[in-house]
Amino acid sequence: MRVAIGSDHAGFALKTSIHSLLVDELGVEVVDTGCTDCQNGKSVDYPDYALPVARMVARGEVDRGILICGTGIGMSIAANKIKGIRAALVHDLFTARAAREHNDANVLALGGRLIGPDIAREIVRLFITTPYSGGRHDRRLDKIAQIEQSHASP
Ligand SMILES: O=C(CO)[C@H](O)[C@H](O)[C@H](O)COP(=O)(O)O
Repeated sequence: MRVAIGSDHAGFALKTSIHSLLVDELGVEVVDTGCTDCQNGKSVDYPDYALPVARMVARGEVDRGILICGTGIGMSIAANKIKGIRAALVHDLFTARAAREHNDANVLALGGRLIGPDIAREIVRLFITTPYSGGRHDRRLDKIAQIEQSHASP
């Protein structure tokens, strides 16, 4: 599996922690799109990091994406602007599992200022390993895809 990860300054420390989990424990190939120069607190803008990850997922260049900002809110809003992206903002294990089983979420958004590294790693583990359940959920995802097609403009 290939996973793209990105963060702003508020998510940089958690991105570093998650990177090692993905590579060393889960055997995932990671594409880190930055930020790379914000370890000393340099302030950057989260949409600049959401876009490349969301594009890579939408184009099928990676299987999933993980985005981290202070709350995860800005990253999830920005990623969900890209057609085909189902970004889920997750803070706990229940929604991590549901995001995959029910929503087939292809991008995970985390809040680096809200959750600690231990729970974040468990969330990421579930996001990577939990399959989509299909069945009745297909109907709902089809309807989301129809919204994308027919309501591109308000
Ligand atoms: O949480 C965020 C947006 O939803 C982002 O992480 C931003 O980092 C946050 O808004 C930045 O705040 P800062 O005071 O500029 O560090």
